Amino acid sequence: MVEGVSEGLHDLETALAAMLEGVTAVESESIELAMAHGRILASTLPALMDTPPADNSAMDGYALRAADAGRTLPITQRVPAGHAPQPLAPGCCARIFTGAVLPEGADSVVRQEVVEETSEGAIIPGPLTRGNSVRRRGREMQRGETLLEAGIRLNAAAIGFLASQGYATVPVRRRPRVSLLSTGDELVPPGTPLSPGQIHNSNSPMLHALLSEFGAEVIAAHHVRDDREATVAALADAASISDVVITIGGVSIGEEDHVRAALQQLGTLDLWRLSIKPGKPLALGRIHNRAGGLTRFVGLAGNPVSSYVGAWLFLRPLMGALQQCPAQASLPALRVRAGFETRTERRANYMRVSLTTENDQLVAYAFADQDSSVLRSCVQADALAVIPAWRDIAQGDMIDVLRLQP
Ligand SMILES: Nc1nc2c(c(=O)[nH]1)N[C@H]1C(S)=C(S)[C@@H](COP(=O)(O)OP(=O)(O)OC[C@H]3O[C@@H](n4cnc5c(N)ncnc54)[C@H](O)[C@@H]3O)O[C@H]1N2
Ligand code: MOO
Repeated sequence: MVEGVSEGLHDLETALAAMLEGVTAVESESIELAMAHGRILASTLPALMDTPPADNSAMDGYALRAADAGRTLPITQRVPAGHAPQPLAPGCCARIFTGAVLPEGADSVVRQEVVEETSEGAIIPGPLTRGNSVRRRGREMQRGETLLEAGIRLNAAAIGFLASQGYATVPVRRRPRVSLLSTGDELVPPGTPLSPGQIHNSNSPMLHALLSEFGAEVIAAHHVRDDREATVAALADAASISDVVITIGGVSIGEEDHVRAALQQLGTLDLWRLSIKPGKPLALGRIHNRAGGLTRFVGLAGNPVSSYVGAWLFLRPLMGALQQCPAQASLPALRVRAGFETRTERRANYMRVSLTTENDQLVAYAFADQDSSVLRSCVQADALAVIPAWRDIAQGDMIDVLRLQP
C-alpha cells in the first residue's frame, strides 16, 4: 500500500474511512451488572417483567374505591410496602404507604395530609378521581417490550433500569485491547528528575486516560527508544497481543522518526499525513500479527496537543466501531458564535475552545496559545472549533464546534 500513499495531505473524512474500513466488533461477554458502568451493551434486551409489577401507592395515605370518597370509611387493614394486602371490601379503606401494593378492589389513594382519622374511621374528602396517586402495573415497562437497545453505553441510570428488571448480569462488548507505545529519547516518566534535554512523558498517561474513557483496555504501555530495530520489535510484540497498536510520536520526517519504516517492514502503511492542524503526521496502517491476522495501527503525532486531538478524532470512533457503539462514531456538533478571530491556511484547524452562554447564545472562546506543543490549551477545552482551510474568521461569525464528550 505504500506506493498508494500520496505525498499530498489527506482530509479527515478520507482518513477516518480508511481507518474504519473492515473493522468488526470485538466479542461480547457476560458481566455482573455492578461492573457494567460505561460498557457497551452487546444485545438488545427485553423487559423481563412489568414494572412496576403491581398497582401500588404513590403516597402515604389511604387506599379505597374512588366512588366511596366524600365520607368516613372504616379502616380494615394496614398495608406497608413489601407486604401482600387482603382484598378491600366496598365502603372500606386501607391504611397504605408509598410503594405498597394496592389491595384488590381499591382503585385510588388519598394522601394522609388531607385525611382525618377518628374512632369511626378515616374522613376521606371527595370527590376523587379514579386512579388518584396510584402507580399502575406496567406503567414504566411491559414484559417483552424492548428495554435497552444494543450499542448503548450503560450509564448509571441504565444500570439502575436493568436492576429494576432483575438483570444481575449483562452482555457487553469486551474492552478492545490496546497497546500504547511512546517514542522519543528525550522522554522520561513523571517522577524521574530531568537531565538536560529531557522532558516528561505526558502523552502516555494522557492517552491511557482517554482510551479508558473511550472503552478500551490499555494492556501494555511501553516506551520505545529512537531505534529502528527496537521499534520493529515493540510493534511486533504489541501486534500479537492487541486489537489496536497505538504509537505516539516518531511519525514525522526526521531521521529519528522510525515508526513508519518499522510499520512498513511489518505490515502496511495505509495512509499518512492529514490536512489538519494539529495532527498532520498521523499514520494509519496494519501489522501482520503472529496469529496470521492483521492488527490495526494508529500512529499519533507526538506533539502533546496533536496526540490529544488525534485521540478524540480517531481513537474515539475506532474504539466505538470495535464495540459497535454508534454514539461514538462522531463527536456531537454544535453551531456557535466565535468569540475570537483567526485565519487558517491549507490545513483545517481544530482549535481548543471553551463554551459559555451569552445573551442566550453559545459563544466559543479559543485559548490564546494554540501551538500544538501547549497542552495547557486542552485542559479547560470543552470543544474543538473546526475552522476549514483558507478561512478568515471574525468575532461573532458562526462556526462549528465538536463537543469533547467521551
Ligand atoms: N521538517 C518538519 N518537521 C516537522 C514537521 C514537518 O512537516 N516537517 N511536522 C511537525 C508537526 S506538524 C508535528 S505534529 C511534529 C510531529 O512529529 P512526530 O509525530 O514525529 O513526533 P516527535 O518528533 O516524536 O515529537 C514531536 C514533539 O512532541 C514531543 N513529544 C513526543 N512524544 C511525547 C510524549 N509522549 N510526551 C510529551 N511530549 C512528547 C517531542 O518531544 C517533540 O517536541 O513534527 C513537526 N516537525
Ligand atoms: O500537526 Mo502538528 O500537530 O501541527 O503540530
